Amino acid sequence: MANLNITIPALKLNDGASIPMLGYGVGTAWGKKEEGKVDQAIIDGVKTAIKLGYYHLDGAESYKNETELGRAIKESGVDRSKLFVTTKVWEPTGQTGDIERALKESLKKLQLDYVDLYLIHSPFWAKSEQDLQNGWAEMEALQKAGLVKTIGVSNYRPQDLDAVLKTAKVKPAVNQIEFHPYLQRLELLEYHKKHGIATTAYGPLTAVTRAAPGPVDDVIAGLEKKYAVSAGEISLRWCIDQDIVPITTSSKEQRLSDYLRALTFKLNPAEIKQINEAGQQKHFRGFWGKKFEPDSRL
Ligand SMILES: NC(=O)C1=CN([C@@H]2O[C@H](COP(=O)(O)OP(=O)(O)OC[C@H]3O[C@@H](n4cnc5c(N)ncnc54)[C@H](OP(=O)(O)O)[C@@H]3O)[C@@H](O)[C@H]2O)C=CC1
Ligand SMILES: O=CCc1c[nH]c2ccccc12
Repeated sequence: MANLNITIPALKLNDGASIPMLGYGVGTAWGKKEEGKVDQAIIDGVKTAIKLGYYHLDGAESYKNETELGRAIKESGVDRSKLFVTTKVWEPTGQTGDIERALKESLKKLQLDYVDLYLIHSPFWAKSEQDLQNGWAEMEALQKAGLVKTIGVSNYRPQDLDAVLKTAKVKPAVNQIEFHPYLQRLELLEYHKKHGIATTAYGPLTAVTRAAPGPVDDVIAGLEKKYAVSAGEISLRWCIDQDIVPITTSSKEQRLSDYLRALTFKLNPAEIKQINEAGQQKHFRGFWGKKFEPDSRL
């Protein structure tokens, strides 16, 4: 197993905080159907990731494993201040106080007194623009109270962000979205850039895993050879070189260790363009498909 002893570089956010440029997700590999009993395999998996240097941990209320994430953090022995912990509120009802209650419950399970990043998991619970605006106002209050350092959203489209920005006192710092060569979100990325919103990317390996085979395969194979890394590492680097923070995961230590090689090389602009052009020949969305209809590319 590679022991690269790498410190993951960070991206500056619009509120002055810094987010590590590679995250470890506890949703897809480790999500549970019910909170139920504590699963030691999840605790061990997260501790392995932390041991390898993954200090950016991406959790959520809906993954039903914040207790395990919290125990892994505690047992890792890593100083809290060195970790970047994200969690997400699932579907608020629109009632004032809902998000605060969810956050307090999350903090209890995580055994933390703050999270670095708190996200609204999706816009799809909201019945109106006003719901989105009220939800965001609650997030602002939680930041002001010091319970969260940075506030953001996930799966928001330009129209959702428009609604939020109409009344926001604090702009979202982050929008966590599905992003990979077969879902490039050009309009949304332009919007993020214009408003100083950082993009974090879930599903970054999609083109070389769940959506393979496809038109990027040959380009990626050439780059694998050139940089002596795997297709996964090219996929992660393709995000990082566009200032997009990939959130990956694996239940396997070897893969997690290998992914760190994504921090040891850089793609040049022509190589990024080659992946972009090949990727645009196919469309694939792995998550939330129906919710994004009628325009799944948004
Ligand atoms: N905000 C949101 O709505 C969403 C957020 N997320 C967050 O993002 C995180 C990462 O998302 P995810 O889509 O899993 O990210 P990735 O695209 O990085 O995929 C990681 C998954 O791919 C598998 N994998 C890795 N290498 C290979 C390979 N060579 N062949 C086959 N399978 C492989 C891993 O399985 P293995 O364990 O076998 O290595 C793992 O399950 C989640 O855990 C969650 O925290 C995810 C989805 C939605
Ligand atoms: O965040 C990703 C999608 C998602 C929403 N809820 C769950 C629960 C368990 C795994 C993934 C997800």
